[in-house]
This record gives sequence, structure tokens and C-alpha cells, in this order.
Amino acid sequence: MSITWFGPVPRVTITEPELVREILSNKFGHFEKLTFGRLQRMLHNGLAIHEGEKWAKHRRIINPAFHLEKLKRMLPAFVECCTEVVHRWEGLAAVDVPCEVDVWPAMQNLTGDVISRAAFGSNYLEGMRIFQLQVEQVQLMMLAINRIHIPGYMFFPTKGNRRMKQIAAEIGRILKGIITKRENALKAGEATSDDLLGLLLESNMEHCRGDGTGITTDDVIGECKLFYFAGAETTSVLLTWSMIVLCMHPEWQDRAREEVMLVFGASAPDYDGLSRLKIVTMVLYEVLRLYTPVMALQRKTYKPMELGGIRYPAGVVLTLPVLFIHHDKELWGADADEFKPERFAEGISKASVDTPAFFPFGWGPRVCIGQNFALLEAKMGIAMILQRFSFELSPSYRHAPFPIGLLEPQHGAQLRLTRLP
Ligand code: HEM
Repeated sequence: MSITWFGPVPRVTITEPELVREILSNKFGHFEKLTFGRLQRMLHNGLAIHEGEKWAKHRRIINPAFHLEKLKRMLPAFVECCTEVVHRWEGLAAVDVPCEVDVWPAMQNLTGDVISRAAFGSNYLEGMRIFQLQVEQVQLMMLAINRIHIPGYMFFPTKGNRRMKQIAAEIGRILKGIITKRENALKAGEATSDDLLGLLLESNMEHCRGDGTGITTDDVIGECKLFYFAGAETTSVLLTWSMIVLCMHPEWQDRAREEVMLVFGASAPDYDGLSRLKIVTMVLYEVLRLYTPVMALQRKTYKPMELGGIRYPAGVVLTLPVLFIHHDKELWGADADEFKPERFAEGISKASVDTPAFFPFGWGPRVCIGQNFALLEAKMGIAMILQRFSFELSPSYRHAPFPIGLLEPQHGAQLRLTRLP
């Protein structure tokens, strides 16, 4: 644990996994999530990140979208999106003649496409445009954060700030268009409420009936934006690092491919088969440990409280440095920095020494809502790629994990893909 006083707000970094779990479990309601106030203002974006009763209500409405049965029904959409990527690559690579591809943008498109279909069903093409705009928005924000030294800079009419406002307006316009179309279709009995937008709109209708159970149209928009924001880049980073790491460790690439071929042969992966992929799952967990996409979590004490024998007043910001914890030699052993998927052979709880210390999706009531979605998507993507290609690092690849929002490959992920016979 380390304590720093930064301006008027005391900040504490908590590295003990037991305390991290206690904070994230929030049993006694002492902690609140830091909503991205400043970040959201910079994004000109009303993401639906709430606290208290409002959060609980949203979670009640959205959770059904992630039930196992719903996820299973999304699989054909996952297959379609992954097929598009591998077909594009098959067009570039010949058997025995490798082609060079930066796989990162391809993975970004893939995960944006998947979220679009899951969220908007038949309206997914309009949704894809939102995803591209969100990517640009986050890039502009990161540039601005690195430049901001002047208070109020984000409100200056600079080129970047003007573009961010334009983007926010365009996203709002597209979403309103999708929502109106879908509402009309629902009224005409032509649409189902199977996708996320359908669920949100059903709830919005309840809100309009005034029984207090539903959410407003602005909330629907905020929720759709949050989906892209939380679900697309995180999963694309996981897929990208997985491919890079499998290049660095060809023996694991071979083992993972053997497993995939044994379970699926040349057929499209199905849910039951994906659940049986042990090696691929171990590889993904080890990538999430070493290249944790969300590097740190934050909470704030809501009232005076005691933690690990120390008393804290209200208003203290607690940083939980997940990436650091995932590399701690005391928790993971002397080989903590090495890629060793076998440490997950007996599951997550036995992977670390003495106490569970694996938090890529957070923990407790606010654990990532999309973790099963993300893992299913990543398994599907990796399995379909392994079925068709072998891959190695290109000589132009430079290994540079870069902590910019998420942990990203700074110079891209240039790989050489060879089609399998
Ligand atoms: C590898 C992929 C992913 C990673 C590493 C990841 C990581 C996380 C983490 C660490 C949190 C907790 C933040 C906190 O406690 O402060 C979180 C929350 C969340 N994630 Fe994910 N996520 C991933 C994929 C997804 C996907 C695919 C979706 C949606 C389709 C999603 C939607 C959300 C939402 C809505 C929350 C907020 C939950 C709440 O506040 O109750 N995530 N994610």
C-alpha cells in the first residue's frame, strides 16, 4: 500500500489482493466507483456509468442481454464477423507464401462489428459508423490529455475540441435515427426485442408509461455508447496481444491449433466446443494477466472506514493497479513476467500463489458485465484464425506495450500469415 497526497485529494494505491477484493466486493457500501466525470466531459459523451439505485436499475435491465441463452444465440453473428476477417486474409495470403498484415486494425473492426450486431441486430451497419467515430473520439481525447496543462483547455475551440463536439453530435444523431426506426418497427409489430437495443427500448416504453421501472431515451443512448466504449477496444486488444504472444511462443500456437483441430476440424466453432477449449482458455487468461487491457481500477471512499487496519476519511481515491498486481512476483512466483499458460491449468483460483490475484474483469458487484461475451468472442476469433493460418512476427514488428487508456501495441501488430493447406 502506498499513500500520496496529490492536490487536495488524498490518493492511496492498494496492491494486496485481499484488500482489492474487499474494496471491489463493497459489502458494506463504503466505496463508490469513480465515474469518468472529466473524461466524459472531454469525450462530450454521456456514458451510462451510474452509482447506487440508478446503477442497480440499469444492471437489472441489461443483465438479461448477457444470459447464456442470449449469448448462444449471438454465436452465428460472431461466426459471420470472424469469417469476414479470415476471408479477407485468405485473399491476401497463399499457401506457403506468407503475407504481412497489421492485425490490430482488423481486430478493432472485428470487435466493433460484433458489438454492433449484438447491440443493434438488423441495424448493425449504422452502428458500425458509431464505432468508428468512438475510436476517433478516444484518440482525440488521448491527444488532448497529453497536451492539457492549462485549466479549461478542453473548452477552447481548438481544431481537436471542435472535431470532438462534431463527433458527439453525429453519434447522437445516428443513435436517435436507429432508435426511431426501431420504435416504429416495434409499433408495427415488425421487430423483436432480442438484441440490446430492443431490451433498452422495451424498458424505455415502460418509462413512458410512467411506472418508474424504465429508463429514459437519453439513458438508452448513453447505454449504447457505453457498450462500444467498454466492449470493443478491450476485446480487440485481447485478441491482438493473443496473436502476438502466440507468435512469440510457437509451441503454444501449435498446441492451441492441435486442440482446435481436434474439437472442430474444419467446421465452424459452436458453443459446446468453445466451452471445451482448455489450452486456448489458458492462453487467453495468461494474455489477460500479462497484457491486462484495463490496467487499473479506481474507487473512492464514500464514508469514513477501516481497511487493512488503517482508518480512512471519506473522499480518498483508491487506485487498484491490476497490471502491477498481475506481475507481482510474490503473488505469481519468480517467473511472473514469463508467458506460462500452464499456471492456469487448474483454474483461476489456483493460478497464483496462496491467494487469488487475477482481476482482468474487476471483481464483485461491478465486475465486467461483458466478460463471458468477450471470452466467447476471443475464443471464436482465435479458433477460426488457428484453423486457417499459421503466423509469426514480421521483422517490422516492434514490441512496445503502451499504456494509453488501455494497454495497446504502440506500433501496431505486423504479423506474417501463412495459409494452412
Ligand atoms: C477483454 C475484454 C474486456 C475487459 C478486459 C473488460 C474489463 C472490464 C473491467 C475491469 C470492468 C470493471 C471496471 C470497474 O470495476 O471499475 C468492466 C466493466 C464493464 N464492462 Fe467490460 N471488459 C471487457 C469486455 C467487455 C464487453 C465485451 C462488454 C460489453 C459487451 C463490456 C461491458 C462492460 C460494462 C457495461 C461495464 C460496467 C459494469 C458496471 O459498472 O456495472 N466489457 N470491464
